[in-house]
Amino acid sequence: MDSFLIRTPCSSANIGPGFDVIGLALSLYLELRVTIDSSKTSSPLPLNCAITYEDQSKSTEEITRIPVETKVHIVNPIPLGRGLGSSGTAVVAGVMLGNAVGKLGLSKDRLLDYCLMIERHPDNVAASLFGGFVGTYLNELKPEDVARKEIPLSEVLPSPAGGIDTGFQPPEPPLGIGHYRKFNWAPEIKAIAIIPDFVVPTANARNVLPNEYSRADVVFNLQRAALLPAALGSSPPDPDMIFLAMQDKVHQPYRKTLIPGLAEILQSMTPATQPGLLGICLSGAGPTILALATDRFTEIADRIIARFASNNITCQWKLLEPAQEGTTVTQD
Ligand SMILES: Nc1ncnc2c1ncn2[C@@H]1O[C@H](COP(=O)(O)OP(=O)(O)O)[C@@H](O)[C@H]1O
Ligand SMILES: N[C@@H](CCOP(=O)(O)O)C(=O)O
Repeated sequence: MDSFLIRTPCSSANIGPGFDVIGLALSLYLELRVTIDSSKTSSPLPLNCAITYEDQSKSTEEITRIPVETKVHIVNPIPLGRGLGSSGTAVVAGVMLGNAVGKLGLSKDRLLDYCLMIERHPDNVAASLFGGFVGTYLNELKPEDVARKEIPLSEVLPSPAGGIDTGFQPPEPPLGIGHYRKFNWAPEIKAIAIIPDFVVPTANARNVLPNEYSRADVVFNLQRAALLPAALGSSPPDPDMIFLAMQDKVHQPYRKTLIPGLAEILQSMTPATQPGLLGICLSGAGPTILALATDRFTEIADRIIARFASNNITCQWKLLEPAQEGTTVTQD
């Protein structure tokens, strides 16, 4: 009997100006406890498809058998559709599961490409996969990859492009689509997640964004995004610099239509008016609010919860820390 645990942290993407670029893995974990009865591994794969994989020398081999007695017990404390990256976390954990059960031996760098076939932006999946505070980017696809019909170029694959009985073969992603770089994180900085009791599907929160931006708004965000890694990586933290570096004009102003009270919440608190606070932003696509702080966590959370309450919205809140390790697979 082989037994192992896959543990994937949730994420808070964007951190203000870093739309689709910056992500932070946080200490709330999706856990997959996997048990494989190796004595029953000889049955054919029950899917009408073959999985191909690359080994270190880039050769490919067909896998036609997987262990039939594979049990996966899932524990998921990450709230769905709240901007804490539940979908990205599930994608990362699923890809890690396939890699482990199929003994594919793919590196995390290559697994990021697979994650990007489903979650098209790299900020949340890279954070959940690699851990910590990350900056990410995508290579532009080659024309031949853009032309590949089986690669979902929509925002999120709307439904499985096939199914168990359709002969669907999972597409093999182009090599090296997504990349990341880890930034320092000042140890004094904690993350308060204020999680409203309603769902904003990420796809909806992307649909409200404009297709074009003014030069002034783009420059505004670039200036702050360039400052953000230094601001959050410097110890002791400088509240004024962090607050400024977390301002955004690319996604938050448009998402206020989906999140009652968002504009007031983001404007109502500053380091000058709220001791302990460093900065405040929408977590991912929302509706969760992420407040970064060094202390007075309950006071900060209570003020934001009171703002939501005036719009008849209840919330829960959690004090989280960066999850530096990212996804781990350990023997159980
Ligand atoms: N552990 C999970 N297992 C299966 N599906 C999940 C899981 N976590 C999230 N999802 C899917 O992802 C959706 C939420 O994704 P999304 O709208 O991107 O919000 P977010 O990623 O911010 O939580 C859920 O409605 C569900 O369909
Ligand atoms: N950059 C994306 C991040 C979405 O994150 P999620 O946690 O809401 O899935 C966006 O802002 O749309």
